[in-house]
Amino acid sequence: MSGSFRCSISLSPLHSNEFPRIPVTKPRIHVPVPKPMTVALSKVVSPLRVAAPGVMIEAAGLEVDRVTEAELKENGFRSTRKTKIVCTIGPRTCEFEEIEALAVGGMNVARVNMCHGTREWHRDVIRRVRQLNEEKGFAVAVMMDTEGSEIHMDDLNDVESTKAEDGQIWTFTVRAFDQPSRPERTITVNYDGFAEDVKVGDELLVDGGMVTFVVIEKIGPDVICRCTDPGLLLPRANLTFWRNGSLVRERNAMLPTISSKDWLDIDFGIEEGVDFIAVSFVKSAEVIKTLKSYIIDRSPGSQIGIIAKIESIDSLKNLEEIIQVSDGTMVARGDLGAQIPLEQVPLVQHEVIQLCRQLNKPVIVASQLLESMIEYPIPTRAEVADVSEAVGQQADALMLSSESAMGQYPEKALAVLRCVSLRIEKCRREEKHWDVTDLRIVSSSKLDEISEEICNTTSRMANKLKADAIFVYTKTGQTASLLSRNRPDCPIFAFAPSTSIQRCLNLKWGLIPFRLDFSDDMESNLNRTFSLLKARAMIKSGDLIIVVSDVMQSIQAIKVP
Ligand SMILES: Nc1ncnc2c1ncn2[C@@H]1O[C@H](COP(=O)(O)OP(=O)(O)O)[C@@H](O)[C@H]1O
Ligand SMILES: C=C(OP(=O)(O)O)C(=O)O
Ligand SMILES: [K+]
Ligand SMILES: [Mg+2]
Repeated sequence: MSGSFRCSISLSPLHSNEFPRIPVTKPRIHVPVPKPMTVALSKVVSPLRVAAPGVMIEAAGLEVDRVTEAELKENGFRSTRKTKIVCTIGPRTCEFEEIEALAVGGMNVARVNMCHGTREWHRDVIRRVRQLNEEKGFAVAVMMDTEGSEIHMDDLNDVESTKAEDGQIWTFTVRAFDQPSRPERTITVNYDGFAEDVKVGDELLVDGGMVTFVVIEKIGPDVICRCTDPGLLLPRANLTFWRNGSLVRERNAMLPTISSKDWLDIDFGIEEGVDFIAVSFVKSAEVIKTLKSYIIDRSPGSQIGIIAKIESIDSLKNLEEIIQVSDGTMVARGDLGAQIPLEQVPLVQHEVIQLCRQLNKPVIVASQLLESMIEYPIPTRAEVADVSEAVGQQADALMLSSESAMGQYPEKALAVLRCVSLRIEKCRREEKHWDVTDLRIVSSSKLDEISEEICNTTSRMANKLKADAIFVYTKTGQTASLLSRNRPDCPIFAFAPSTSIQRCLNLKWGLIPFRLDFSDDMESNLNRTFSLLKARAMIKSGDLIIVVSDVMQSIQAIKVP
């Protein structure tokens, strides 16, 4: 567990003058944030570069995300960032140059949320990410997040927001209206059965309590409510009913996790070749299994990873089975906080992170990490502490939602995540939290168990010998994942034969994924990798490398010749 951090959270003052000072009118702290990746991409010179600047070098046979390469050179091997970053792409960041700015700032995964926007809009975004990868040498993975079928408000007929005042009477209804005929203070709800379980006296929470109403009357399809906590109603905000302090969820429990619209979105995602599908409001392991076999049928050999979003109260009962069958998990604190008491959210976060580590699955911590940065150029102290906690817990990845989708400072928010990650990771290394905790055995065969033990030993060896890097040659990504799970001090260079595995590995803690064709002859693989990496100034003679592969069950400790 993160324990206490003795180091102070002082961020590098290096670039402080490049960031705005606290405006006197806003009671915010000034956290100096380093400027976005200072290494200009054009300066990432490789002697092997054969293509025009800005183009990934394929002739060399070794492909790595150019920003990772730059970070590696700038921060040094051991201090390179281990925590990955997912950015939600929205109206503020959907143009090619805006996505590029996020990629330059260290985005590892771009997320599109099918709750919002049209399929055409998402298609354009996904294609821009792909184009960026191809033309400019990034390895940004794409995650498609399903809408799910929980109860939410409609899109307010394109109004940005609407204010509910204390004591006002509002109607929530399943009737749909065209804009001109929409009665005042009337909200359309997406699900026909939503009113069935509601009783007079129930509380209606919008977005987990941003606005609260009490039900005063039910008339056919209309639920009439009085506002008790005023606030802004935002498009597609989720709705939950509470009675005597408990969630009313009979109806929700009957809604399918994957709606018919979600299935169409999933088909779209498969067609567009997304790397991950994040499934909203997962309740049990069954739905993940069903989706996985559906994808295998639709697209045999597909590498699409399924991420289970932990955000429904029902998922908590089945946590271990859900994590076990998924390819990763997201602690989706936004909706989770609307379904369980807020004070339990950090406990669930901690539990999910621990379980994912035990079960060898990547975990993303999501929602409200830097919420104030939607409006302000600097985070609050509490937000910095929250990010530090997630990094200290060694989550694989952190996620930006509104901060990058529609906030005013997406690149600065990204810079804060990067900078806090680096600082807290350094702390943990200095504190020597070497993992003596017994990780469970996750392998199902003796052969796999041997690989697993090799990975555990490799990580221990790398820490003890203060190795500069671990190299892993991995055909499926499994061995790389088992190494990442150990959270070693040095980076793990993972060489994989396909760009899709390379992108999938980009979500995992401490992995630096390369695309490389390799053979079963480890000696020739190594010689080739050493010369390619040396030529790009990514390693030098004398560096200590611990090498493993899923081809050969051995560990080698090698000084780079
Ligand atoms: N494709 C999109 N089109 C329009 N707005 C979007 C889009 N994606 C995200 N947004 C905006 O960014 C906000 C944050 O995104 P996200 O966290 O993914 O959604 P939500 O707030 O619904 O959980 C959304 O509430 C919405 O206002
Ligand atoms: C990440 C989440 O899901 P979404 O943004 O899709 O609601 C969340 O609820 O925290
Ligand atoms: K969603
Ligand atoms: Mg959610």
